[in-house]
Amino acid sequence: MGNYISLKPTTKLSGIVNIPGDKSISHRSIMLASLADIPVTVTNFLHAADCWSTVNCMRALGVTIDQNKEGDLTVTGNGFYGLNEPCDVLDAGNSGTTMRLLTGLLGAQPFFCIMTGDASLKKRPMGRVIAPLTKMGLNIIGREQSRYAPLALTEAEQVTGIEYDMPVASAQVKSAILLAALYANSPTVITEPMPSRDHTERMFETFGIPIKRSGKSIIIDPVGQIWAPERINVPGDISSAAFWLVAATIIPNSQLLLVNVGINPTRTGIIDILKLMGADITITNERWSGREPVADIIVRSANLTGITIEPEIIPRLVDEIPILAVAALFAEGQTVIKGAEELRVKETDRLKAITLELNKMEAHLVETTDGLIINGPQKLSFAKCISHHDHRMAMSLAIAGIAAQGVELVESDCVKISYPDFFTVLEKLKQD
Ligand SMILES: O=C(O)C1=C[C@@H](OP(=O)(O)O)[C@@H](O)[C@H](O)C1
Ligand SMILES: C=C(OP(=O)(O)O)C(=O)O
Repeated sequence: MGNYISLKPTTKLSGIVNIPGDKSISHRSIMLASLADIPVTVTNFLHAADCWSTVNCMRALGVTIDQNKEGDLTVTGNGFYGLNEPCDVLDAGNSGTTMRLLTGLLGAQPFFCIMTGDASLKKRPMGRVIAPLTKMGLNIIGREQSRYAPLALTEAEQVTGIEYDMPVASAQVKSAILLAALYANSPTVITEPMPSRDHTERMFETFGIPIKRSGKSIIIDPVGQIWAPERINVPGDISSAAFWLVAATIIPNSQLLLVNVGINPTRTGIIDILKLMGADITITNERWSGREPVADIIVRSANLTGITIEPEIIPRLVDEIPILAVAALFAEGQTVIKGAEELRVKETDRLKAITLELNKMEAHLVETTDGLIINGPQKLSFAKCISHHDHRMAMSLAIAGIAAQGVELVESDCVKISYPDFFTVLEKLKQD
């Protein structure tokens, strides 16, 4: 497959999209199931490169993970203390979630291991997990004074609980601490500045691990054992659905039914903001997938108005900002995104990259230190854009292109990180 794609503009999108499994929940289901003493079958697992990085790391730790012909994974671990020292370096690929969560889990194990990742992951900050985990007694060192991967983890003499006030709202940091806290000798209290996605907490409860919540704090007691379910069903990923929510909104005469979308309130910032901008989004058929709420969503084209997005909501839509920037280009009036500096330490600096690439389409985005300013509506032209090897960039640029004058997208195959079928689905939904 060539690593670029040429997309023509489209006049209308319509159809039904089955939203692929949630990336965050897929990672967590494999990690927790790996600690069980019964086989756990994970259904609707996200078959994408990031989640396979987690599967391959867990396999290297002695966990058996088999796939049936429906694509379900059965995870057979060796119990709560059953992970084995890996024979080789663990490779987290492009996945920040794999590396940060496993640093917490594996740092608490009685063995040595090394974790690395691709060029992008080796540039992402790891000090944010190493700092609290070191306070817990874990021995972790990394490149450049323990700021970056590769990371080397050696056996901790003792894992102790901590009280930790998180300097940034990050579900990955919170989850790394929570995983290490399972193996500690005393309780851990984590306080978040703003609520980040709570899939780890919900998944812990699914595995019989009690979590207490008190205001902005989470309290967890060490456990010696977990009670695994036989089956976990992963809901669809709202971060993947976000591309269709925006596409159907900005492309006239469109209507899409998005089936099986996770609507955990720590993730639905994109729906709240699009609705405030004037989007026509209807949530139907609300139901539960384990402890995660799920719904089907109908989205129809609508005229959008610019909005100010305040820092408080950013953790609830952190991965959706590139596609929100595209929506803002089609909105009437000014959109201001504030408090989004975390985007600078994702797969690429997403504030810089989205500004650079959309401006190649003759858009005019203004990059600020912590966000973006976009005056809409703007007329975009055809351009050759680059994804910066960032899956969310690639999908956002693709939607901008089909809604405007087309795009030639270089390094498009990075969509395999979170949504391998993205371009196939896109072609099916186009109605011209
Ligand atoms: O915990 C998770 O699964 C994730 C948390 C977020 O990162 P941070 O924890 O760095 O905010 C998000 O951007 C990432 O895509 C997935
Ligand atoms: C930032 C992302 O993921 P990760 O941190 O797991 O690489 C993402 O999926 O947008």
